[in-house]
Amino acid sequence: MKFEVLTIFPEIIECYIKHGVLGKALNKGIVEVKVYNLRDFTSDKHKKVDDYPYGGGAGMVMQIEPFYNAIMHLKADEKPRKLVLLSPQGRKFTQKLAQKFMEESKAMVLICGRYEGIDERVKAFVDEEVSIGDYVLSGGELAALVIIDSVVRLIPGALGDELSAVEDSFMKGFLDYPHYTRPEDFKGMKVPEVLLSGDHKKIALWRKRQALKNTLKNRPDLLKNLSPEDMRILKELC
Ligand SMILES: Nc1ncccc1[N+](=O)[O-]
Repeated sequence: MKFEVLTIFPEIIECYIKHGVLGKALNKGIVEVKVYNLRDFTSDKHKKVDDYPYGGGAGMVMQIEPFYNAIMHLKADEKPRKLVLLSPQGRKFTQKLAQKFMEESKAMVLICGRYEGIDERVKAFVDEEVSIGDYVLSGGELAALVIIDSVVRLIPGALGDELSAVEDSFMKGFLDYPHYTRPEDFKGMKVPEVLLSGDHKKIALWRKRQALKNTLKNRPDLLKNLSPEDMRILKELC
């Protein structure tokens, strides 16, 4: 899978992608990330990317021309790609959307705005507008990294088997269960007995109950399409 990122701060993206899961996936050749500096697609000597808003108002707006030039440059190879604009006005990014992007797109262009926003006409050249949350970031770069990280984790072979369970729980519609490791007793804070029992059936049930309990407490909005078994467990918790 290939990600092409349009930004005026390429170093934000380049720095992050060298580490962790993404670094391994890059080394394995499972994913490719190319970062393009929008300033390289300007036509003036000052490499200007923004200007004052028509109609007045605070701050600056990013101009359409660098985005247009960069998108046309990428499209010159006529390969299919999904163009995604990161913005607080976009549709909410979820684990399910990450799964959809991984399954449907061989290549994604992640378009990062800065300042008070970007010229509305840029949207004529994108496929989707996506938001990672209801808050305003200084730019789309962090959102682009969130999308890259969460999509790459879903690519077969990108992770060891042990980590895929985390995605599964979100995909099934509830939060993850609690995790513990050594020491067994830390200043009197003990690991739950059941996890030391070796009884995998009991452990699985305990984990499911804890996941549903956490979800009921912090994210009841996720509890929609539960299986009859999960519904039974949830009813016991209420
Ligand atoms: N929330 C955001 N704020 C600024 C830019 C992009 C954003 N987002 O969620 O994609």
